[in-house]
Amino acid sequence: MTGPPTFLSSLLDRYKSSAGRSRPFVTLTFAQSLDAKIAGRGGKQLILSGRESMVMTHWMRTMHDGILIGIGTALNDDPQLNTRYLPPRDPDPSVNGHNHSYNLPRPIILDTKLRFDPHCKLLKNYTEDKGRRPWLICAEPSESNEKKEWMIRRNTLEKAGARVFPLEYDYDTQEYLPIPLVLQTIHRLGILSVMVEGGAQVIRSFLLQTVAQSASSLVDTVIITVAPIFVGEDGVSYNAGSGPVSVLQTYNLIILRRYLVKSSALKHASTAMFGQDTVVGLFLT
Ligand SMILES: NC(=O)C1=CN([C@@H]2O[C@H](COP(=O)(O)OP(=O)(O)OC[C@H]3O[C@@H](n4cnc5c(N)ncnc54)[C@H](O)[C@@H]3O)[C@@H](O)[C@H]2O)C=CC1
Ligand SMILES: Nc1nc(O)c(N)c(N[C@@H]2O[C@H](COP(=O)(O)O)[C@@H](O)[C@H]2O)n1
Repeated sequence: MTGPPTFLSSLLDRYKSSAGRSRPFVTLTFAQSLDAKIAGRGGKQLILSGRESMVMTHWMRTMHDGILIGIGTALNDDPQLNTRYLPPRDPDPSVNGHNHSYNLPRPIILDTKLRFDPHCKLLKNYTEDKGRRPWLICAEPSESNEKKEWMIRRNTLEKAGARVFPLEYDYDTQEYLPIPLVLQTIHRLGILSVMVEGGAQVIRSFLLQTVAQSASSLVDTVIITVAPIFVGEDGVSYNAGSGPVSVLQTYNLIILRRYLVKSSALKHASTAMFGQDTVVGLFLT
């Protein structure tokens, strides 16, 4: 295959005209088992996708300007978020301004408290010119004792190659960054399309935004790879709590399920088989 599968172009080609928008196009995507688990017991990383759907995911990566994950995934999986499963192609340095044959998405990490690992693969790949510089979206603490340590971590990470973007909002002890502000910020920085790859808490946050902002959802497309395996009840699910799920969040999740089912906000666009996996593409209206 020399280009993206038609399944993806039919879902994502509309992202090419982005005039007049104030946030990037957002594709929410992940791989799950038949029993809706995205990781194993205690968050153990699972390779759920078979080879064919993994290649499809790498095509999807090259079709976006940015790829966003939460710090939980960054620390747990130490991912590369690159396009290494795509077939070889002649490199054309003039296309991307660097020596890669395919467009590499910019890694963007939601890292509220700057816990990113300065020795991770994303930074190693960047320093070896095999990946784009990772961006860390975070909050700046207001307390002066916390600020000193935060500045040290920021310097360490910047020296290691990361770019740090503290969001301007009323940060107290809140762990979650406001998604609309994250999207506006990266859009201003030139990200016109972003693929959100997880993990559990980030997927949940983006889905919950569709309830909070029902009139104008913050997700455009949902692409879910379903692998023909059962993980079992001790696996990690995005619709239950692997993180600090408050009573309010649990309540919101119940509303979310009702909203998605009853309002038909999710419109089926297409389904395709990649190897043994079923990949479902949905639009959010
Ligand atoms: N099967 C799949 O496709 C994927 C599976 N995973 C799995 O997911 C697990 C990691 O998931 P989690 O622990 O839930 O971590 P996560 O990757 O969802 O990160 C959550 C953390 O991100 C930060 N954050 C900042 N703003 C946030 C916001 N608005 N909403 C949510 N988080 C925000 C917080 O510090 C929060 O604790 C791992 O086991 C990984 O293997 C991760 C990605 C894809
Ligand atoms: N599409 C897909 N299928 C799976 O089975 C997965 N476990 C994931 N996980 C996501 O991909 C990241 C790893 O990327 P690299 O292989 O290191 O490039 C992982 O962190 C998850 O975001 N995705």
